[in-house]
Amino acid sequence: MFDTLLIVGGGLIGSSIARAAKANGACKSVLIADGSDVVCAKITELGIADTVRVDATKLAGEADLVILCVPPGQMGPVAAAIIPFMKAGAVLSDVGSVKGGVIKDVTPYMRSDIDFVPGHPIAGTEYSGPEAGFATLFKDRWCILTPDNEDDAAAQKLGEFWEALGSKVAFMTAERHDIVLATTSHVPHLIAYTLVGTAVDMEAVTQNEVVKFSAGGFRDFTRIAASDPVMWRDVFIENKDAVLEVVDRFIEDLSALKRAIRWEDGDPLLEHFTKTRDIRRKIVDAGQDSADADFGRKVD
Ligand SMILES: NC(=O)c1ccc[n+]([C@@H]2O[C@H](COP(=O)([O-])OP(=O)(O)OC[C@H]3O[C@@H](n4cnc5c(N)ncnc54)[C@H](O)[C@@H]3O)[C@@H](O)[C@H]2O)c1
Ligand SMILES: O=C(O)C(=O)C[C@]1(C(=O)O)C=C[C@@H](O)C=C1
Repeated sequence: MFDTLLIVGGGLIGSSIARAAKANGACKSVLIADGSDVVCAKITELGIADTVRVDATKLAGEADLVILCVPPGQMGPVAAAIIPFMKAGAVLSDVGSVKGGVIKDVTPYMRSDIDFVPGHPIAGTEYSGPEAGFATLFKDRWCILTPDNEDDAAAQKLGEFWEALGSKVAFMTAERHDIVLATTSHVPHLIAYTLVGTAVDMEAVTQNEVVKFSAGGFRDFTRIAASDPVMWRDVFIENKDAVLEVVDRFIEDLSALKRAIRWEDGDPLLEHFTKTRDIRRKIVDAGQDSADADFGRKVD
């Protein structure tokens, strides 16, 4: 498939790709570059890469596949730095949670003898850094690829790489990806960040009481709201248009529920909650989640 893989950014996602690629024999050697020497030292200690360096430009020329696993706002600057050093015929990809913004940031630096196939594994946790990664993170999870042309050899080859890591692969346009993920991932994170902030700020409830009496539902929100601040700042800014569109609809729907509660109008509430329970059941039936809170979590 790809002989040499270079991962730039060896945190949760980058280190998980390294582990999964090695565990599944998806490439012959794995190189990791990370801008932080502390992260590089940790990756070396964990023994998950054949070569580890701070400077990605020193490794870029050796790789057949380069995957950018840095925060969304760093994709452009990292692409600008490494593309001039990449091998002709190599494939460049990324794992950014936003596609349109990342493509816009990377495209100005592209070369005609390199293929850019943007990607996004729909798998992750609220933890960051190389210690948080694990080899089975992508197993049975979707990986969405948004190339210009899904029939291109590079796009097909990258799809096979993700399948070797255990993922199911889907192709779509970047625009479609961004509105879908705004709905299923970005706005849910925004709501969690808002709700946890509101609970902590509530005058009548001290922070200790929030922690002490936290119910299961609220605890689920705190897990999401513990996600990496840098990554999520970048996600909201890079996917601004789609996020704002979904937020507008959310506010309308929230207002409708608020009105039903104010007027003690039970029917629309019942109808709404029945509809949302059906969606949860469909997700569980499709094997995308389970009642087990540890489903898809780190086990190694
Ligand atoms: N966390 C998730 O659940 C998740 C899921 C799917 C995709 N993603 C995407 O994956 C990417 C990485 O997220 P993560 O959760 O692995 O983050 P992370 O914080 O765990 O890792 C990012 C790593 O990139 C390094 N880095 C930052 N800027 C750099 C630069 N300019 N040059 C070199 N290294 C640099 C950091 O030192 C860090 O080790 C993001 O683009 C994110 O949108 C995240
Ligand atoms: O499971 C989680 O903790 C996640 O937030 C993972 C999650 C998601 O929203 O599902 C977060 C961001 C990604 O880009 C992909 C996956």
